[in-house]
Amino acid sequence: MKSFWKKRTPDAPADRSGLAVAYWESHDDELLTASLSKIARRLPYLVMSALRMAWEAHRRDTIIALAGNLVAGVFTVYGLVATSDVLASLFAGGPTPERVRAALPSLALVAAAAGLRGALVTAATWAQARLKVQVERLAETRLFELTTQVELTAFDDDEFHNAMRRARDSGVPDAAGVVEATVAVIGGAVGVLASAVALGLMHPLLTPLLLVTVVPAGWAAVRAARLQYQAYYRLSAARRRKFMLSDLMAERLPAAEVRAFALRDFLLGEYGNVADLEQDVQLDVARRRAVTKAAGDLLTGAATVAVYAALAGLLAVGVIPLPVAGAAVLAIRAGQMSLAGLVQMMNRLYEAGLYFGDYLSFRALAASHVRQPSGTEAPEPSGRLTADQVTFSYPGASGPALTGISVSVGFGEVIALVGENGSGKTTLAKLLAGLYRPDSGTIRWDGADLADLDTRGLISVIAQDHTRWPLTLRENILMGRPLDEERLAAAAAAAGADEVVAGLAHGYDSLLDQRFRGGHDLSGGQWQRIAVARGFYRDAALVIFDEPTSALDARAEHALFERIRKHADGRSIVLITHRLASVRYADRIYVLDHGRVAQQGTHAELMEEGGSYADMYTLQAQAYREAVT
Ligand SMILES: Nc1ncnc2c1ncn2[C@@H]1O[C@H](COP(=O)(O)OP(=O)(O)OP(=O)(O)O)[C@@H](O)[C@H]1O
Repeated sequence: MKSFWKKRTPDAPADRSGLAVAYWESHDDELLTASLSKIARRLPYLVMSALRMAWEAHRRDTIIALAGNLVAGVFTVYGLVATSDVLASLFAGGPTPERVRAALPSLALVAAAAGLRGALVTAATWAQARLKVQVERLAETRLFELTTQVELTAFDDDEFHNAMRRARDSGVPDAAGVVEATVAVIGGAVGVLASAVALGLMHPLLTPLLLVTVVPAGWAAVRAARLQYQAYYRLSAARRRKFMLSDLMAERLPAAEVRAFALRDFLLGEYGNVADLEQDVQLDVARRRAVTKAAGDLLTGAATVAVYAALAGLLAVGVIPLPVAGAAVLAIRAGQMSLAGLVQMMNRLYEAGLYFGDYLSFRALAASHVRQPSGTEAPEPSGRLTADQVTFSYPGASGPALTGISVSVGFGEVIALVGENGSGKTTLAKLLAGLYRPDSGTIRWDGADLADLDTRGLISVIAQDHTRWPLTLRENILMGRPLDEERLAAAAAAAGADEVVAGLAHGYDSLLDQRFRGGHDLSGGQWQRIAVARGFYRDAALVIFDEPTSALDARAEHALFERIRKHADGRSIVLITHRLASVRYADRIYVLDHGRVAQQGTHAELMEEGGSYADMYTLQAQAYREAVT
């Protein structure tokens, strides 16, 4: 089998396909080369973070889980020492019935210790199970609290997506995993300590012998966990691409185009490439883990033989008496079992810690993308929203999408942004809405910097690529706002969505998702009417319409532009459209070209000035006249 582990660089061809390394094969090597000790040093921080989460999720369950395991360990020592007493009584001289009778009190203590230990372990296990569910929920909630707040630019960054995928898929479940493993490690460590203490009490030389058996198993477990994690880390981007391809092949929305464009073979081929890579890596890991485990088992076996040989030697030279040797064998067995459990749990802790580390890193990354609102309320809109010399580049883009843009919209005004595809209209609209922040220049609302204002509810955006929310029609318009029947009816009527409502058997209660029972789908234009109604329902001072009529029929388009023309009930409007006949009545028109304002003025001024606006307008008008005649 080919090894995936040799480093591939973007210039080196991938040996599997002969193609250059695809974007979904690339990865950040930093973590993969991090030393074991470096990762181990991070464990205490991870454990503390997980325990803090457990504490936050449910204090009582955290206490029961931790204390239950600790106290159970104490009873284990007690049981082992009492066992030694039982054996000492049984191996003592005298008639057998007397020896058995003498052993009975110690035997009763052994039984009591075992019973109490069992009860404690049961209580701790139950608490752990409850804790798992609660920690997982808390971890997920904290994650979504951040992902719904981060600046939009974060979603333009591939590393952000990789980190989010890792945090969501493995980080969240492993937050609970770290808590679980920490509790189990504490329990296991107490068990091992119990055996070590019991052995130490029998003879000081016996304790180091027990510890000799842990080293090989521990090494093998940690190495195996690291191999698995490295594979997982390397496959982050590939796995995202696989999810994306499986959605394309198995989801309803792209199903029609997959058939219409005969994309089946292409998609299956792409899927095969990613699946091949994933399979190669996973098979390679499976082989390496098996080899590691075999080596660990072999060394553990050798260490165990050495321990028993040493014990026999101590017995032979009379350093320890026979009853103590018998109890020591039991304690070593118990210790080894605890050790095996401890190693397994350390391994689990290490493994879960790696993924939980990703979760914490992602939270830190996401938090760094959260803009802290200053809490300053936006002033009553009496003045202007002004962009002054605004420049903006998307992350990783080769050049700016906007350069030195200055535009303004006054209260109750309608301004229009026009220009060719890719000229920067949508980008500018997103900056005006406060969704992106300019790299340089300022956007001010009545003189205050938009970046410092809490503009929630003041700006409404009807996006070009609006979301088709899988909710009821009413919820699609309200989007979390309190219900005001009158306003709902007015918004729906303004957008022509009332006709959509009237056409559905369940009206506003219709579920707009055909993947669920009783769900409906709408036409593109009907969806657009709902999106526009959503924009009208929010009583925002500034409404941005980004191509609101691209899917509307002629009558609906005319009606909407008429409403916008009447200044949409005193709101300020930023209108983006390619239908130039509809922007004739705008108070000001900005013509964008390659991210700059090429022209500005009223329709009449721009027509008189000549240039690209006049050319585009004339072209459209001419095409329409030709079509009519
Ligand atoms: N998320 C993004 N990341 C990187 N570049 C982007 C992103 N969105 C847009 N761009 C680029 O920014 C430039 C301006 O795009 P924008 O969407 O603002 O144009 P537009 O004028 O609205 O175009 P259209 O008329 O096609 O809607 C284009 O070159 C586009 O490729």
